[in-house]
Amino acid sequence: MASESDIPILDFRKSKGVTLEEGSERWKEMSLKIKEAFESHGCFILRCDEISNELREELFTGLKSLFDLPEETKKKFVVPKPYRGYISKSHLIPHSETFGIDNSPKSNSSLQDFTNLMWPQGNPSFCKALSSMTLKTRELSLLVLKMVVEGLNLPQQYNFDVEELNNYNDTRVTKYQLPKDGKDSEVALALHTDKGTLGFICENEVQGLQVVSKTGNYVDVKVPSDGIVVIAGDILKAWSNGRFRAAPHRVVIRGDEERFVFVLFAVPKEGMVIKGPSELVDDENHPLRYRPFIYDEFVHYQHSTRTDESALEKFAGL
Ligand SMILES: O=C(O)CCC(=O)C(=O)O
Ligand SMILES: [Fe+2]
Repeated sequence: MASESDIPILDFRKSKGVTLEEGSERWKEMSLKIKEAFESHGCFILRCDEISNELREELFTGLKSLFDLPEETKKKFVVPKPYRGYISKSHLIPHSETFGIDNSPKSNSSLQDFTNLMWPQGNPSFCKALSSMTLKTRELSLLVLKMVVEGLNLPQQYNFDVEELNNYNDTRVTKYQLPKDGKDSEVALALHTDKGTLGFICENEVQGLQVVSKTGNYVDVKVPSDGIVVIAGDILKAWSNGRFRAAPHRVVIRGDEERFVFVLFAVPKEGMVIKGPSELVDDENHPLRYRPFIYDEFVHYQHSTRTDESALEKFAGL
């Protein structure tokens, strides 16, 4: 029997004969599984062919050399937005260094600008790997969101809504330090929920992600080498009128191998009012949980008040 510590693994691999043509029976079955995973766990593990071993290798080789660059070079990457740019040794993330890169909706030019800033002589293979990861996860994100519409049995018109929820994407790359002072393990990223719509986490086979189950237990997420973790954020939770969980998660580092991750956050269109489908609201079982709100105002609230626990409930809860 499946227990709450079994994070569902959903297999999208064409190489294993999985075909997910929009509207087909298999598409509908998978959509239901995604819905159930977001309801019970707020996350799932996705296996797919799109992110090949070669691509992962190029990406993680590039990431290692990125974080090996001199501190003065890394510090050149400044972005005047919350949680973006190069962040290192901050009180929020004392055990990791991270780059938060903003991508404009329709181009990958900011990834190119980022690579050129870090390597003025260029680093085309890294730029290609980073762009390819971003593009592929962004496509997977739209696919997952369309399946959410199907899984929740909503009219097709909501496909426009989810496109807006997936309008913009932020790429984050992080290197976690090894536990210090002889400790066996260390919390390297504190417990939080992601503030956007969806997060796609791709790691270099060094495990460390933990999610909090419905009953409040920490569960280690064991990711297969070709797996990506898909986590619902606060926006998807609000849009689904609280039917989905935004899985609280943290990172615990153990052992002697460094963890590198690539994360793509899908975030709503600027100025989008987050107001879920009326079909998901009924007075008896599912009363309206959140007032309509603007995503950017939520992020601003969260960042300026440094509220993490229950930020969504405090900001928009009814
Ligand atoms: O390293 C990970 O697995 C998680 C990263 C994460 O949760 C984040 O960047 O928001
Ligand atoms: Fe996160």
